[in-house]
Amino acid sequence: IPGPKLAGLTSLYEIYHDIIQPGQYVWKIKEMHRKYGPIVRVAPGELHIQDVEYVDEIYPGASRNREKYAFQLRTLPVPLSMGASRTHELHRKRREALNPFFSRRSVVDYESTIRSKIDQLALVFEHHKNSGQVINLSNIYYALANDIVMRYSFGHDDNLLDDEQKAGTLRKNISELLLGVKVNQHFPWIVATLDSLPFFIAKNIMPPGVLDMKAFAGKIQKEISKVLDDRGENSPNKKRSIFYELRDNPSLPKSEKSEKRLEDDATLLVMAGTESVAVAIATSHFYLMQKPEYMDKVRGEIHDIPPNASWTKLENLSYLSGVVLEGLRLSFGVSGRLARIAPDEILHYKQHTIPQGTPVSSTTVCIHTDESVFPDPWAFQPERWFGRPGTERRKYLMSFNKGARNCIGMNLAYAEIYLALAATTQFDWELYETDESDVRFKHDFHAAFPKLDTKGIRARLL
Ligand code: HEM
Repeated sequence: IPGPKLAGLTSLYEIYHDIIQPGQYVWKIKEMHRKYGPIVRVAPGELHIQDVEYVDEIYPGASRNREKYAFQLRTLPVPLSMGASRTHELHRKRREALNPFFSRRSVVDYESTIRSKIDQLALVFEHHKNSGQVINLSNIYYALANDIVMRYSFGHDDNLLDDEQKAGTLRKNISELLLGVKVNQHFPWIVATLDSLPFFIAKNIMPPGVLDMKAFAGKIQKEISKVLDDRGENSPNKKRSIFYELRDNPSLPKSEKSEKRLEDDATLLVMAGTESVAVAIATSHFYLMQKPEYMDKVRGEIHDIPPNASWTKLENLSYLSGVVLEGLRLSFGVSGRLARIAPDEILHYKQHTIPQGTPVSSTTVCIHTDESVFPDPWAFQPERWFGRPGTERRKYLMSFNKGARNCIGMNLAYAEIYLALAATTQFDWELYETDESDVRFKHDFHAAFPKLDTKGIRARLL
């Protein structure tokens, strides 16, 4: 398999491009594809394929066995969660238990709760309009998404939307945690060693992100113990919140309902359901402010339908849908390599035979910037999603990944993004000390980061 000799020999190559040059290996891989072709060896035991038509082979449906790659799982500090299940079978069992909560039907049923948070968001905007204060949209959308996923999971939220400053601190903490993801992937013993020290010593030398993760895990731990201790038949919101249902699910064995297992799933849900949703909304909103002609088009579409239209009605609006999809495409979702292993299948790519057990990955940046599918890929062009070509292009949107282990929260995320943008476009905005460099993907810390010294997307309401 082609590729630089050094990358095939030692992981130092990747370490250099991902740690010394922070989060730069995805770009290097893109360059390697230009030089060596669509399949390259990116690490001694791992291949990367840049071919939009091969994605479904790497990430097929549930009938074909795919495992996750232990090296990649180090990016998830929740080893007992569904997302971190290494084998196909274990993942299937866990996913089956959670799937019903995330169906399109379940999200539609949940829409009134999402809407109540969107109404609160509109009040926050009103408040800023009256005060003339600059608003940090990255923080506000973080708060919105966090409140919604907390309610979805536990039946209540922390009302972060009312505390922009706290939302900003939490967002910063999660970003700091992500900045350490690559170090943890290559040198897991560093965190393990720190973890083994008494806390009063470790807290002085732990990187801030790790301490914050501990605080966050402590909070989730409390939520789960509340669920496990609450045996009241009429617990409020019991029907709608996931962890009460999992606790009472008779088809799950006891080991699958242990406190630690539920904690890891809850941590994953809240983490996964916050930052990516917030970034997708903020990215679309940024481009709407930067290109007011699209803001006017979306406003016009919304003006022509009855007020407070539902998510499923909003999905029929062409410009709004184009804006949502472009925001997802250019925010790149999980930007790191999402490798899969076919443990009992030999894969074939062109003239190459890929032995069973080989991790093979793809990355959103390679697919979303492939000019054969997305011409002028860095331009925000909602029209590229229009008509038949737009419908065909949808299969190349990798934001939620593909196959049996794709994003379980996709429907919830779409509902949030559509409803939030429909509300946002009802206001008049002006960017404040923010330009494309505050949005554009520059560093991969498994999540896509723009320039490291960004202050977030800031704007004023007129
Ligand atoms: C725009 C928003 C979102 C994006 C771009 C996104 C992206 C992704 C991607 C790419 C994966 C697959 C990771 C892999 O292959 O290893 C994933 C998995 C997952 N996502 Fe999302 N996600 C979003 C929103 C959400 C929401 C709202 C939730 C929950 C409330 C959620 C929960 C999860 C979970 C639990 C998994 C693991 C699924 C499994 O292992 O079966 N995500 N997400």
